[in-house]
Amino acid sequence: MSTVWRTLIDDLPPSQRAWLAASRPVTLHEHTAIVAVADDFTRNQLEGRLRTRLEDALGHAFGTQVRIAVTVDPELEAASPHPATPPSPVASAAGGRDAGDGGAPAPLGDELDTGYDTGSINPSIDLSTNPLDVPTPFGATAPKPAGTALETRLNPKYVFETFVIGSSNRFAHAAAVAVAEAPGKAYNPLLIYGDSGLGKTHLLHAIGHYVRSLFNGARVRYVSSEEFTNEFINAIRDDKAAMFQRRYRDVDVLLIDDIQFLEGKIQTQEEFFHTFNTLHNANKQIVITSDRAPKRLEALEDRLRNRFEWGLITDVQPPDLETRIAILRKKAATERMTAPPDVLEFIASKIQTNIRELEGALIRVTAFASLNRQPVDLTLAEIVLKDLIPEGGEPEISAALIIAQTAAYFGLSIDDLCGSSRSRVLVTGRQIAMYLCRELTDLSLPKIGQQFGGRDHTTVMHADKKIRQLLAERRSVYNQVTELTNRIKQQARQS
Ligand SMILES: Nc1ncnc2c1ncn2[C@@H]1O[C@H](COP(=O)(O)OP(=O)(O)OP(=O)(O)O)[C@@H](O)[C@H]1O
Repeated sequence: MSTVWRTLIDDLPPSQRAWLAASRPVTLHEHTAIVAVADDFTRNQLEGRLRTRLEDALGHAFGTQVRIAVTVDPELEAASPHPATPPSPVASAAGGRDAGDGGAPAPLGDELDTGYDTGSINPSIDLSTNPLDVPTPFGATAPKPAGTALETRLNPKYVFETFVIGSSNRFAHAAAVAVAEAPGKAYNPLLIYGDSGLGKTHLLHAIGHYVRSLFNGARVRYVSSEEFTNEFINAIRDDKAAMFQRRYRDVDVLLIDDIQFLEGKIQTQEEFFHTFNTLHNANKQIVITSDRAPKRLEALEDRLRNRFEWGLITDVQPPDLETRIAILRKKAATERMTAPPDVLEFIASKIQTNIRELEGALIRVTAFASLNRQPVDLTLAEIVLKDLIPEGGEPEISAALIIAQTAAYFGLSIDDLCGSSRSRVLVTGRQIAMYLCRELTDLSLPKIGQQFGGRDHTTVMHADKKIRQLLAERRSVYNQVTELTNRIKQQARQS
């Protein structure tokens, strides 16, 4: 019970975790878990807004319905860290739990001082001033943040709370938190680079969410470089350049993903150069991701690459085994997928580089179990992963191959699959092909959309989500996806 309770608390968002840091599970009797807390105030918190979440999580962990009964134990008082008001998100998000060493989170300044070559790093950020000149969220009458999550185009799942920290990403995470807490002040620009599927986009969105939670009214915009390019081309075509410029220059934080796509695009680079200068001159924060270090972005203009070096450059590396296990544990908890520790360890040991693939494997394993009404165990995981990871390494897979194989599998033409018809078979086939592109290639969402007749990246996101869900609900879809994956991999190995 103690271990389960600890894990459960660790999985809570930092603001809620602080309330329960000094709580103590007393016993689990029948379907009731008795938990001791330091005072009435904490008990009210636990019995109020935290109850459902905790009961659900306990139910999930023990595989049965569990109710929480709270008792007050004043002896816990001394250990209780909470003040009379809820903890500030400034302190709590910076203290995300570390999967790597499992120890207490280091303060932000320590995180930044980790022996890396930090160049112009300045870890002492003055948090007492408000860099955006907008009201703080802590006042009772704080106005609503500018723009909904939809307008800022942030994925609600990509927040700091769901990001697992390990030695492979500790520095990038700390830098991301630092710029979110002091936009335009800490490091400008911040550039995060690394291979596909290592959490760069996740960190970018997390910065956006955190800025919006700290500074009401902050204008945050996320865009992939491909979309930036397309919008720019359309704006020129439609004579709407001024509108385009306003959209990207009238912001407090610009988050721009996959900058490598600007390579070779001279006019868009020119436009981005001016956007960058305008924002930087006005002390507005720019955060950039790339699949390579800037000096390896050879087809990018020197003046842009130079500017990227004005701020802080940091990389993300493939996670070590411990971090991979922690990511799977967190994913299983948030998505309510039950999988015992040995299965999580097995998956983490088999998939070593790409976190997207790691998550994909967990989804397949739990879906297979749910369809067959079997428990998730090692034997089952071995069967599913054997299909997923063939002997002799991964072949290179292209979107064209996935589209061709999916079309043939469903007896459709490639034009049908990429066209606009919305008949049922077509929509499912198309969504499966998009899901497989996401899973089996390194292509970004907009790039996948392009392969399917120029669809928007949100359509691909929707397809990905839909198929993940159907995998666990419909055997036919699970079988189709598994069989198609095998065919595609076989074909790729032969070519
Ligand atoms: N440290 C982490 N903790 C939890 N989840 C993570 C972590 N790193 C990555 N992920 C998850 O892995 C998946 C892939 O991450 P993300 O899309 O951010 O990668 P990326 O580096 O931007 O890849 P690409 O360059 O292909 O876009 C996402 O679902 C993300 O939430």
